[in-house]
Amino acid sequence: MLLTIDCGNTNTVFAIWDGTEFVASWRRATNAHSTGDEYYTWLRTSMTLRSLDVEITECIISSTVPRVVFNLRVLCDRYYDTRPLVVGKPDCALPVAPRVDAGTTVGPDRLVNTAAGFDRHGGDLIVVDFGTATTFDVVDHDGAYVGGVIAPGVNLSLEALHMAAAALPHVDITQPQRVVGSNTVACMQSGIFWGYVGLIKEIAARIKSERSRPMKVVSTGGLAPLFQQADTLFDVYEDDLTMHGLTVIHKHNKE
Ligand SMILES: Nc1ncnc2c1ncn2[C@@H]1O[C@H](COP(=O)(O)OP(=O)(O)O)[C@@H](O)[C@H]1O
Ligand SMILES: CC(C)(COP(=O)(O)O)[C@@H](O)C(=O)NCCC(=O)O
Ligand SMILES: [K+]
Repeated sequence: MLLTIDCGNTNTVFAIWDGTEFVASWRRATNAHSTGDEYYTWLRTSMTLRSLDVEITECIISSTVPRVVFNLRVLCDRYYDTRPLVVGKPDCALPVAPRVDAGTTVGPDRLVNTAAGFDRHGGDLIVVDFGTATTFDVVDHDGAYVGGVIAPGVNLSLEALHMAAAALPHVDITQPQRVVGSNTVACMQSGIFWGYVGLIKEIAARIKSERSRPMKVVSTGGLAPLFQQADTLFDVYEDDLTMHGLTVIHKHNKE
């Protein structure tokens, strides 16, 4: 079975793919200090808790945090006796090569989302991923990643307000009932929520107009549905997009 690992700046998701479907997935905080031994013990326990007894024979990793990759490689090598594919490394082929400025390193998560989006929807896509940062990945008609937009993540924006201003508390994101907040928390939630709705609309519209063609907007990441309920911002929401992309890239490398 294939172990897929998607490491973001905040969380790392591990999932097991049996060739047809994901049989389980687990999420933990990203920590560059976690060792291969720790990952293995935690995964073993997590599998036992679900009465899962599967043999992991292959592994693919996407990591936006380069330092984490070393310990994930140790996990694969020491405990599963397999050399992982690492997205973005020269020995991991992509279905379609990105077209960006020479010398640019594209976030592996964006390459994975591109492969997943193209596999499911074909080309001319905008993939919006709500993570630590909110990324817009533009996928050309032939499936190539051609660039996009990086905006501060929703929680990062809320945290920045709290960190920088002594009188602003830590608040969670939610859709405020009204735009005009009548207390501090409501004001902050309004700024982030409605500001974000505007950001998504404006960026998607400008990408479409810059490229002079209709494009499908695909969203992923836990916060996408919250924004979609306020306005029609996306054509489709796919919770498992990044994990699907890892299976697409793995398959491409095995063919
Ligand atoms: N369903 C959700 N509801 C609220 N917050 C969420 C949800 N899913 C993720 N988050 C938050 O969004 C932020 C980004 O998380 P995540 O998507 O795991 O980022 P990354 O992929 O960059 O590690 C984190 O602060 C996380 O706690
Ligand atoms: C933009 C990102 C920080 C998003 O990471 P995430 O929110 O998933 O943790 C990541 O894709 C990245 O480090 N990119 C490198 C620069 C680029 O993609 O152009
Ligand atoms: K992201």
